[in-house]
Amino acid sequence: MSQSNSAGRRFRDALAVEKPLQILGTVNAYAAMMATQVGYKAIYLSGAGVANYSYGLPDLGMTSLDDVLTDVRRITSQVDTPLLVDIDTGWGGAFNISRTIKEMIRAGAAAVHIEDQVAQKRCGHRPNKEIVTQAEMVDRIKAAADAKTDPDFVLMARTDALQQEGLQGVIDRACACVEAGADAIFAEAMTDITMYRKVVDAVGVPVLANITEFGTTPYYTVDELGEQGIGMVLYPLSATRAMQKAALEVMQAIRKEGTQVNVLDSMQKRSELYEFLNYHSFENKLDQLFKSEK
Ligand SMILES: C[C@](O)(C(=O)O)[C@H](CC(=O)O)C(=O)O
Ligand SMILES: [Mg+2]
Repeated sequence: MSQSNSAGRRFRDALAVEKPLQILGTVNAYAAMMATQVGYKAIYLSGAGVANYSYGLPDLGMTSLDDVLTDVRRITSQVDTPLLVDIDTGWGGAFNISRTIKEMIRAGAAAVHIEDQVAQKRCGHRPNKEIVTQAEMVDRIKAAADAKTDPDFVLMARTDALQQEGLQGVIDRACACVEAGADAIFAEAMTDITMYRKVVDAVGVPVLANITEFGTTPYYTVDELGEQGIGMVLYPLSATRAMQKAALEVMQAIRKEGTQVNVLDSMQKRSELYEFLNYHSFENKLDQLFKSEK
C-alpha cells in the first residue's frame, strides 16, 4: 500500500523537482536542521559519519544496525527532509537485510544504499576493497526489495566493482541489481566523468555520484554531472569535515593561548544557534504555560 506522504514519497518528489538532486550529509539532528533551512531537498546519514563521529571508529563495517538506527531516529524526529541512509552491506544475510529495511522504514528513512563489498567493508575510495559475487549481491537486493513495507521507499544498490572488475563490471552489476528490484544505482568511486553517462544509459534508473573529498573521484560540479544524466550528487561528509577542522583549531587555540578570543569568528553564535533551533518559540511557550504561577 502506497503511503501518500511517506519519507520515500518525499524523496521521489525531491528527485523529480531538482535535477540533479543535491544530497548533503548531516552527521546529527542539528546538522540536518541547518541543511534543511539552507534549502537542501534531501539529506544523508553517512556510514563513515556514524562510525567516525558517533562512535570514534574507522569505517570498516564495525557499527551495527542499532548504532545507525539511533542516529536515523534523531534526525527524522527533527526534520521532514527525506533522509538517505548508508546501510553498508545490510548487516548479514537475507533475513538480517529484511529486518534492516523494515526497521529503516519504521525509523523514518526515505532511502537506503546497500553495497556489494564483503562484510568487512572499506571506504569506497580506499585500495584493496573486496566485493562479493554478483549473484550474492543480487540476493541482497532481492531480500531488500521484498522487505519494503512502503513501495515508495527507495532502495539504492551501490557497487564498488570498478577497482576489481572495471566499468563493465559496474554496469553488469548495476543492471542485475535493477532487475532484482533496485530503484536507483550508486556508482561508487568513478574516476572519469564519462563513466557516469555509460552507467546512466545502461540502467534506466536514477544514478548517484558520490563527490566525497580526498577520494578518487574528482570534484565534478552539479552542472557537469547533470550533463552526464546523473540524478543525485552526494556530499557525504563535506560539512562534517569542516566542523572537525574548526573544532580542532578552537581546541588548540584555547589550550595554547588560554583564551578563546582569537577564535570566536570560527564559532556559530548563540543567536544563530537559537535561530536554527527555533529556540524562542519554545521559551515563549514556557512563559505562556507557566505565567500564572509567577
Ligand atoms: C559515502 C560513504 O560510504 C560514507 O560512508 O559516507 C564513504 C564516504 C567517504 O569515506 O568519503 C565512501 O565513499 O565509502
Ligand atoms: Mg559508507
